[in-house]
Amino acid sequence: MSNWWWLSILYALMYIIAIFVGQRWMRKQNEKFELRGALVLWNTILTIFSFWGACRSVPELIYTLNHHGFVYSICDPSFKQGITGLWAWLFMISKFPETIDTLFIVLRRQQLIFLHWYHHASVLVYCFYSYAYFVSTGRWFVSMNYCVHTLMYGYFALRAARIRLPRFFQQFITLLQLIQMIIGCMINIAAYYYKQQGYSCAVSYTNIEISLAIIISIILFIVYIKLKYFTLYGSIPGKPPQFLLGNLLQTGFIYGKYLGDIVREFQIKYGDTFQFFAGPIHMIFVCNPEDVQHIFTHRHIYEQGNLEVDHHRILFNDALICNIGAKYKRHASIILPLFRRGKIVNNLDIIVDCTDKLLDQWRLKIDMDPNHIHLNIVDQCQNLSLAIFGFIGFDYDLQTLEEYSTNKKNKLRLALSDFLKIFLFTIPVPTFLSRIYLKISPRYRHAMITISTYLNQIILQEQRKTPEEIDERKRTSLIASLIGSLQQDEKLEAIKSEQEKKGLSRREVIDELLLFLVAGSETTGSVLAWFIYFMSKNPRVQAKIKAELADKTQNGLTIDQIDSLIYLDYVIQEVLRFIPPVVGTTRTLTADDRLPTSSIQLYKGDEVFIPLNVLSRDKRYWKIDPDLFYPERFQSEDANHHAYVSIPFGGGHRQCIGQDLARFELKVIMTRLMQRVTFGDGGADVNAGGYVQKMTVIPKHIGITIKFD
Ligand code: HEM
Repeated sequence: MSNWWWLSILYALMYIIAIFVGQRWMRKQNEKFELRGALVLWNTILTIFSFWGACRSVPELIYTLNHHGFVYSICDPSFKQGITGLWAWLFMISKFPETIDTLFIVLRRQQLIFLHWYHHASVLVYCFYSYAYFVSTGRWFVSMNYCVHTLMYGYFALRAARIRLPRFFQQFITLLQLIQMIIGCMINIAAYYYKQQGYSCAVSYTNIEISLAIIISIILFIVYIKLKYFTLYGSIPGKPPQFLLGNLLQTGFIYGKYLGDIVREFQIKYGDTFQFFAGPIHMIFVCNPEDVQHIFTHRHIYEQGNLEVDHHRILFNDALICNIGAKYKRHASIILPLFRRGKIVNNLDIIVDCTDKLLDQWRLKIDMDPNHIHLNIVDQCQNLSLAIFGFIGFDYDLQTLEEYSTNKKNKLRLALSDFLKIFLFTIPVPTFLSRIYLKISPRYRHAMITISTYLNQIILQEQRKTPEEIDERKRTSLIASLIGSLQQDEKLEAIKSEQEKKGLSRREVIDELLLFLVAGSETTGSVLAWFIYFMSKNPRVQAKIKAELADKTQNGLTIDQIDSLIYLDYVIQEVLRFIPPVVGTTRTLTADDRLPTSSIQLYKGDEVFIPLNVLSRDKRYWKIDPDLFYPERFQSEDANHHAYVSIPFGGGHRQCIGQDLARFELKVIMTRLMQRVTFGDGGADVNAGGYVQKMTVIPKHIGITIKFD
């Protein structure tokens, strides 16, 4: 026996691999297996087996305690003989079939927690190892485990048979399992002590150490993680979270379900304020506009969310979005002035030129195939928005629009796309793990090298200009302003207090540029893609935009003409209301506070999440059905809607700094597109809408026709 106990390690490894393979396979299946009858049967068999085992081993333990005492019970391996020996052997062997309950979990597509398989695998190996050396403490472990398993499998069998038992029964079994582990620890400590005292105890130090390590790790793991991260806080309603995954698996978020739908389901079930666990991240969702207004207008209590700060910091440590207090003010004083509308409107020609370039590419395609269905609209919109941002923000040609004609993916776009995927992945993961992941991920490293190369070229191009030129352009150009703000002596600035610091370090400038690349292009590109989608589905709206354009923009395109397009403003407002590209934003409390409308008490350090997409579709706050795409609502019944139900750019002191730029850019692009083309529905198969949750929300299926007018 002692020769082959290690085979259990092999089995444990195969068991773990089989779980992951099985789960993958099940995800591809259309249906899960019900297996209720088999589950009842299986648990009943294990209950009977455990009960029988308990009947055979517990009397021996009691007899030993009565006749030989406690020390003998843990130090003498005599229980390996006779009938108790057989049941000790069966106990070890039963660790194989016990793993079958994992099979049920996988086949029934139930949630499988780490602790479940960790416990099965570690206990299996430990039991084989202990049996091989027939350790004397086994007498206690075998007896206790048979007893607890009798109750546990009995409970599982009844539950599988849909026989309801009081909730405390489940808690009672959990408690018994914990007690069993605590007694297990005490037995080991006692065995260790008696060995030290010179008793001949048939258990090795190694065995005691392994056993203690397993038991303590399980206990600590359960208690600490569960209490700290995965328990509903206070009296705020919410779905009890699962271990490690919080509400992510239960709600289908992990499988790509749109967060907007999940939040709406929670709102119906739990009301306007509820808890949500994005993995270990605990948040309080606030869906009442009065409460949201309170949050956004009390900046001394509600500061930039820790979620934004911590997770963005992993990617761009020094950028504006991650800063609060004096550092935020230093960055904001340099950056914010450049995003005011007065500075932005100078870029009209750039936006028109880039849009025309895209239109030319579409024309070439249509010349070859007039009925061509365009399936890569999202990519094209992102490319257009990135190209425009390159010129406006950096005076740099990022050449993303060339992708279409050269048929080669733009390197920067690819790198940004990887970068964003990794960013999304890290959101529900604890920051220290995310950092480790980024350190070892070749994909991330590769993306960062490409992006940094671009950013350094952008900086270099700007630095080639004379100081006079940079000085001259500082008031109108974002990149010139950033370069102009570069600290002359970084080392000197680094030792100053934050209040005394002036300008930005090179690292800070690079992080800001990266933030702008991400925040400035993906968002606008998504809105544009949604606009095209809605136009393809609403010929009436499209015709009305065109009529307004024909009326107001006959001679070229000027700022005044753009400003006079009122109906187009409603359309943009409606696109942003119907599907705000950023699903929500967060704030962290710097002091205790009570929400005025829901009367929910919040505490310092709580993280609130404001779901922008839920507010803008809440039927209570709109007179015309909010699930209807209807731009005219802003001119009629819904003209006086609550100010905080449609806030696609967030609110308060940390609202989006790029909103004027985004609105202007979108309006000019849409004007130009509507002056030249009509979008048509490519058919139900390809133009079915739906949502993909990336950093922004983009249309899942978009397939349109384009006709030049
Ligand atoms: C349609 C396009 C856009 C949408 C829907 C959008 C939406 C948002 C939202 C919801 C926030 C969070 C606000 C809050 O917490 O209250 C935000 C923040 C931010 N956005 Fe935008 N955004 C857009 C375009 C842009 C553009 C073009 C830029 C330009 C670079 C930009 C830069 C930023 C920055 C830097 C922040 C962080 C502000 C801070 O932390 O103080 N965004 N955006």
